[in-house]
Amino acid sequence: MQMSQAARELFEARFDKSSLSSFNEALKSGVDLEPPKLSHGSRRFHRLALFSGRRRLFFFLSTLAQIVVKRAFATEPNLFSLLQNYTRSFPGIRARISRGSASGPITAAMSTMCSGCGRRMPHVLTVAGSDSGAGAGIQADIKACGALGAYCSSVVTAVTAQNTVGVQGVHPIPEEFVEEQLRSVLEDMGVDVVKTGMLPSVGVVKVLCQSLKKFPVRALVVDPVMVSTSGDVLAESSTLSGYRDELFAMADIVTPNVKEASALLGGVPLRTVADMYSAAKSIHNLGPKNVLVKGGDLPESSDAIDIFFDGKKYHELLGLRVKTHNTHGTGCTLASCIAAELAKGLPMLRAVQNAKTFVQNALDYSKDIIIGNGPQGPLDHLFSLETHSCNAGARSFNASDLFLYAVTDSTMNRKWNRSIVAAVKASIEGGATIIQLREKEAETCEFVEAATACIQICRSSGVPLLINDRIDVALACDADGVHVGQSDMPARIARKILGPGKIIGVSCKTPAQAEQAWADGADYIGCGGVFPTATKQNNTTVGLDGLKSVCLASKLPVVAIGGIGVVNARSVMEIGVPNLKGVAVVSALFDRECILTEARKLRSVLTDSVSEFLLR
Ligand SMILES: Nc1ncnc2c1ncn2[C@@H]1O[C@H](COP(=O)(O)OP(=O)(O)OP(=O)(O)O)[C@@H](O)[C@H]1O
Ligand SMILES: Cc1ncc(CO)c(N)n1
Repeated sequence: MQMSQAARELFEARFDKSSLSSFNEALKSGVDLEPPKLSHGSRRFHRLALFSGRRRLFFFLSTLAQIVVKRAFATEPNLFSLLQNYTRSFPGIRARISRGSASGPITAAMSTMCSGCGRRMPHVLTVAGSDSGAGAGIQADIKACGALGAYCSSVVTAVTAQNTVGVQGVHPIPEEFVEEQLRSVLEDMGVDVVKTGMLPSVGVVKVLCQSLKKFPVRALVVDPVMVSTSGDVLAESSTLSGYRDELFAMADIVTPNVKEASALLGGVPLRTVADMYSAAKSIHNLGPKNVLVKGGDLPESSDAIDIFFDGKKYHELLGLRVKTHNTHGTGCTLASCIAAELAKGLPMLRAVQNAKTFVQNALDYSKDIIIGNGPQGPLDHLFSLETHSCNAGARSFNASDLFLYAVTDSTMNRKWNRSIVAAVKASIEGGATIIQLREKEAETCEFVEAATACIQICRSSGVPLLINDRIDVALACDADGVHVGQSDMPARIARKILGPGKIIGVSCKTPAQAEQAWADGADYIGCGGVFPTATKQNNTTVGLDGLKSVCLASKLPVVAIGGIGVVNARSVMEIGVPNLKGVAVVSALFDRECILTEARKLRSVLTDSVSEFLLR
């Protein structure tokens, strides 16, 4: 749902001196506020100034917005987070916004900014039933949103006595009390997205519709829960008419499983993927903006296929079916994750894709856990806390280490008749900020010996040293970490072997691989080959566009790799995505006569391109 015109005007009217100063305070102190969105069509405009020391560099927001578009931030709708990323990435640069007086096409509408100064979280309200077993319902929703970084408030519609065997009892909450809970939360707490689960009666559906009309939110995700995984009924059949008559028309997305889709369509059988396509279209005709028909329960399907339909285009979302009994609550989890991603500002299809990836990762991680004695266990929504809490005690990995990343190559060292140790020494002297030893042909004993010598040099200069692929060598010489490719040891296992204190990097070519690396507990990703290179023949290149889309999708810092050198490093950094932290080079340093000179040249190109971007 869109913010109403009246609400928008109210917010714009509140975009006054005091909200400006709290915005500026937030920028200064580095705390996160819900970012203001760029909105078109406003009559006012605001001036943005960037300060470097005492120097003040003025931009009009409209100009910045053009840069934003030109520099490929078109998909980054949040000017605020952009500014924060820049002010954080480049200490010494401060940003400030003040009010202008002329008319301009673009303004920072402070629509979602809270009135005080502080950190505002993406906020999902779940309106659903309680599952005493905590695999589904309210409990799953809170955990899923938490895992994805969203705050989750809850309006309980029913209390169920439920475990891994089935549902033993259902106790609906009186409609008036559901209404009271809704008012309490919606009136006060700045909800971004509402997600619905078990709505036990048509009366509750009506109460919800009325409340949402009174307190509009940015988006509504409807999971039309009818029956539990165990086959127990969770909603009166009259609820279906409530969905069809009123709630669906307000929904941004509806997410039925095949049984629910069938029930919503009067009992038409859904047996094949083709049936799911036509069900998605028929449900779309009932009023929601988007439909996701989930195929987790599709009989005889070896994949977990979901069909997404936005009214014009279909997307077949494929997932590998995880072999596990722990699938209780996957539907609630998926819908909550969609809501969390929408609350964070993602577009619908991206939100759905991310949600599906999360469910798949959670299923995979939880496939062997044993909770309860029944046939359908819960999943561990907080699996990433486990992988990431490992990192808590780690040698703190600093993403700025990725600025000039030197990757050694034994063939090149032989060609130029120098030792690994000499090569590493020269690159550090020239300004390399992290070293990776990539010695594909070296004998193990020779490799350990060289790595041990390099570690001493790196430690004395404060430069981290990673080993490519060879976890055994990294352990043997107590390196700072490893870098693994897609066909090497999976990062999740590498993390288990190496423990929390080591850095792990993963080579990724796609957003899905980047998401996996994050879920596996990696610290950074290397994305490439950006350009063709002789170092890795038959390596498909992703180009600058591919690099950009991986950076935008990655929750981890990124270093670009592949065919990068003095002549093209600037074009790489100029894609201007905040989490692109630097370039990794092989030939540009090690296939040159003087490593020291080349490293210095590269470092100065990188420094110039970053500061030029800020001055433009
Ligand atoms: N075994 C599995 N492996 C991978 N993905 C799965 C598996 N089972 C379900 N999924 C995915 O989980 C998501 C939820 O779908 P599902 O059809 O299980 O929902 P649901 O029946 O509403 O769940 P529940 O009633 O258990 O909450 C979908 O994206 C689906 O493809
Ligand atoms: C409370 C509740 N909501 C939803 C489901 C669907 O999985 C369930 N089993 N229990």
